[in-house]
Amino acid sequence: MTDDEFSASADDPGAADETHDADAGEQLDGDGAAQDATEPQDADTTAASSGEDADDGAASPDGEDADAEASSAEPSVALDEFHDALEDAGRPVVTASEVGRSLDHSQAEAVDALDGLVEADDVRRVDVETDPVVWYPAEWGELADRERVVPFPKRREIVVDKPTQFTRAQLSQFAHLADVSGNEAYRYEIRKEDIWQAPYDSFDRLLKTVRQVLPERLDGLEEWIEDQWDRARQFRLFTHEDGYTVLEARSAELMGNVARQKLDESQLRAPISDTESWVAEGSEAAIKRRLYEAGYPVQDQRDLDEGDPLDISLRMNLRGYQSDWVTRFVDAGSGVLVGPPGSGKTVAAMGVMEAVGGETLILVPTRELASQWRDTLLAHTDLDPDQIGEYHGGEKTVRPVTIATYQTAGMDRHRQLFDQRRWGLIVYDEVHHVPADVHRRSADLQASARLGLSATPIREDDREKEIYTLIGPPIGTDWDALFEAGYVQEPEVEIRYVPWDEETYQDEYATAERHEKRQLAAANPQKIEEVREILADHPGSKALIFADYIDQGDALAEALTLPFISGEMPHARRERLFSQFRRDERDALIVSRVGDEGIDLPDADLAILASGLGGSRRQGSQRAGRTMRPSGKARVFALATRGTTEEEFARRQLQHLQSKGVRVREVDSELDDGV
Ligand SMILES: Nc1ncnc2c1ncn2[C@@H]1O[C@H](COP(=O)(O)OP(=O)(O)OP(=O)(O)O)[C@@H](O)[C@H]1O
Repeated sequence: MTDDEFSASADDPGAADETHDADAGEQLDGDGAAQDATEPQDADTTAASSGEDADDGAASPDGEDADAEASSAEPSVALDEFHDALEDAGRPVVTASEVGRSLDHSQAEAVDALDGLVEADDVRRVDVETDPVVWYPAEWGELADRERVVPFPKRREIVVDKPTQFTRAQLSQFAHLADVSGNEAYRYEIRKEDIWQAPYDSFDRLLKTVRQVLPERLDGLEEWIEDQWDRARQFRLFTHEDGYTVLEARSAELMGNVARQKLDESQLRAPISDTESWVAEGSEAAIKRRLYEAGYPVQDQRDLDEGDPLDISLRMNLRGYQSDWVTRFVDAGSGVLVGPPGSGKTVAAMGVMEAVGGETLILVPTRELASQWRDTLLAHTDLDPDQIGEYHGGEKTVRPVTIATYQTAGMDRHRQLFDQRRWGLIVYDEVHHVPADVHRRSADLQASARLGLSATPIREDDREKEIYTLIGPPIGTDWDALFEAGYVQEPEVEIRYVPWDEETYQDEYATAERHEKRQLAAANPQKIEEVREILADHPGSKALIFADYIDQGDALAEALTLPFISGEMPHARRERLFSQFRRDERDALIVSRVGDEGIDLPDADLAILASGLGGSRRQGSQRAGRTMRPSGKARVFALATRGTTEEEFARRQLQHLQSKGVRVREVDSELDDGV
């Protein structure tokens, strides 16, 4: 897919800014974005649009002739004039209104002229979805192999062409990937929440990363970032020496006009001073959530209950960045550890257990992961087996270290799990999966240190607020060390578009209901041949084939004579197949959703997502993550049936993966016989 296939919405950036400014008005105060030199000034935009008005209706004699002439003749802007416009803008990519301003054309004329240059194949355009199209010289698009960072400060967005994995990791510290067009232009947005949860212990360190990424100093943007950084430090909770919790505000106004307006007497017992209030016991989580919603995240600096002592020592040397994680966590008291799959979060969590030294409750999404944790704890710490309990459908033993599934922990009849022992530490593994009831129930355990583990940044809509208020912001990751240490391999991810097997399927798809469409597209039989082709192209690889629909999994299993591991398979047989896979007695398995959550298949270096693309975006990253073990170049193939909703799902889902530093390619199946 070339850039030009994108339907460009060549709306004028100025216009976009105007709408944006309207939004900005509703944004938090202090959000006014300084007028930015690199953005078309409103005045120009107005001029450009009035230019358009003049062309559209008024009988301005030269307007119509000029348009007619412009559209039929050679591009009315020569390539070197376009280069002049780039020089004026001081950037390798420009919007149509910038070209118009530089060459004294209206924005509409500039778009016509640029389209002419695109037809002459001298200029490329890239559409970053809701944003205006940006244009750049074709020879640059082909030749430049180094990344280009193009900030749009007024919109607080950054377009990066061909970003390196490290740049993407840096950007994920203070921005989030909004979309990707083609394989090249990544568009990042910087929201207030991104700054609130930027994992830095000082503003200067955050600013250092921002300045490392951006090609120039942008004062307006930096001021806005500093405003948001400060905003997340206006309130804090701390423990008074007499043992009760105090809410402190940076100023009397904030306490009076915000906290005492937003919170009621069941939360704030009584004022202590103009800037301090006595907090009602057990209302800390509610206060944090309420003030977060009001745009004021609260720093939780309360003393934590160590819980009953747990004597545990880790029999592994932590890597530098893991020790850094442990130190930062102990300083912060709680927080989320975000690191790529296979980067050593679980081992770091055992390091935290040793540092905290308190009885520990570990919450995980599946029973498999529970037994994984038990094996890992027994292998790498000095815990005795009878010090470790598991609490889920299979067994219910509570010990100084207890591993429970979210599902069981969320059940009313098992609520005693949380207060049966004085936990010093609660670990939420795959933290983005914390269900609301576990969240609510364990939110009252605010006195224990809380550690979230996640392989992907927490960006999903309201998950952010829940996890921020339950556990806290992400802990800083020393990305330099992580990448230098080479513990993160960048897998190649390829979306392979597969044609329909036969026209009959295509017709069936066309007339099917919506949910049936997804299943038909996912289970397109042509994919079986595609999987066979990919396996044949990678002899000797350890392969995981993910199939979400049982009958597709069965069809693949039959066609490829491979076992299909689904929820219906007994645990014992599942474990046996997994360990045969680990011992290299098997080099390929077909798995359904069970293979998603953290099942540690250390050396799978080939993943084929045969279906299930319609699932959550995060699922895609988990699946690809299964092959992101530090074991050479991992390959991931996502199969999507051409011309169906799967195409869209595939692209959106893998964008999520890109935000973790993975490059995605899009190709058509070689088997494509153009049904
Ligand atoms: N400090 C270390 N020394 C030796 N091996 C390590 C260390 N840290 C991690 N590993 C190994 O690297 C692999 C991945 O570690 P771990 O399971 O902690 O990663 P993870 O980030 O939790 O992975 P996932 O996100 O998939 O759960 C494991 O085999 C683990 O034993």
